[in-house]
Amino acid sequence: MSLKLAVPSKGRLMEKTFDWFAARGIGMRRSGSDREYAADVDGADLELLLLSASEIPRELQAGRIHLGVTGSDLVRERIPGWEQVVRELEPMGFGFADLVIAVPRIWIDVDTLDDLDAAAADFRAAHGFRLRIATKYHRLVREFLRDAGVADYQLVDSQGATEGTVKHLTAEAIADITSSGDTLRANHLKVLEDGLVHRSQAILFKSRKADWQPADRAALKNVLAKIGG
Ligand SMILES: Nc1ncnc2c1ncn2[C@@H]1O[C@H](COP(=O)(O)OP(=O)(O)OP(=O)(O)O)[C@@H](O)[C@H]1O
Ligand SMILES: O=P(O)(O)OC[C@H]1O[C@H](OP(=O)(O)OP(=O)(O)O)[C@H](O)[C@@H]1O
Repeated sequence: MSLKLAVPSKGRLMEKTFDWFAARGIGMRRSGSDREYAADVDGADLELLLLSASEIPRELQAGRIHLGVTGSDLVRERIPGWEQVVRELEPMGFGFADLVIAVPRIWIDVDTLDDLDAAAADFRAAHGFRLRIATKYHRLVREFLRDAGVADYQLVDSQGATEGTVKHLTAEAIADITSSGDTLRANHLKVLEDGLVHRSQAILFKSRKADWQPADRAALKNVLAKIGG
């Protein structure tokens, strides 16, 4: 067995990935103890690996896996020039989340990126340093704001609980994933009207960097026949 597929190792993404493949005749299940990251597969000639969703882009890039399921946000963020490195085989229709720019709700005159740009210039003049945007999506946010013409800001790194940084005075604005919007609301933040950076979902990716032996190509063909790709 040589065709390697990595899927998220826990939580809803793992469950929904298993369900998605099961509905297409490829059975996946965790094996071993509850805590062991091992999995079995039937219905396809695959070696299944359970990996952290955020590490799957790196493994695709290194060519250590042939296929991987992860969020489109993570691939775009973590692989420079991602289109040269991976190919999107199938959007899977779950794991939906929007990467957005949000500001304090009390900033009543800031509703758009243009407003943010103006507020950032005012902020710098008033405080002597650039308005801080907390995020873990540095690449995506920098590209988005560059294209939008917003320049007078700095990114501060936040690897979790990003919505809390405004309250804790370590940032003035944030860029993070939202799905229900509950976390933003609870932290008195609002999304800018044109502040959608990326609409993410789980995607089955193919590595262009992996070693594709004839047997791997044949195995992929069989998988694609089942999933209708
Ligand atoms: N409500 C949500 N909150 C966070 N991520 C979400 C949400 N909905 C979908 N996602 C997606 O799930 C993926 C992240 O999954 P997860 O948090 O399991 O990854 P991870 O960072 O690898 O976790 P860990 O490092 O703890 O194993 C991203 O692609 C993200 O867009
Ligand atoms: O719009 P909502 O439905 O409220 O979901 C969005 C929240 O969920 C995620 O956090 P998660 O709990 O995964 O932890 P994190 O802060 O470590 O990312 C994300 O970072 C947001 O904080």
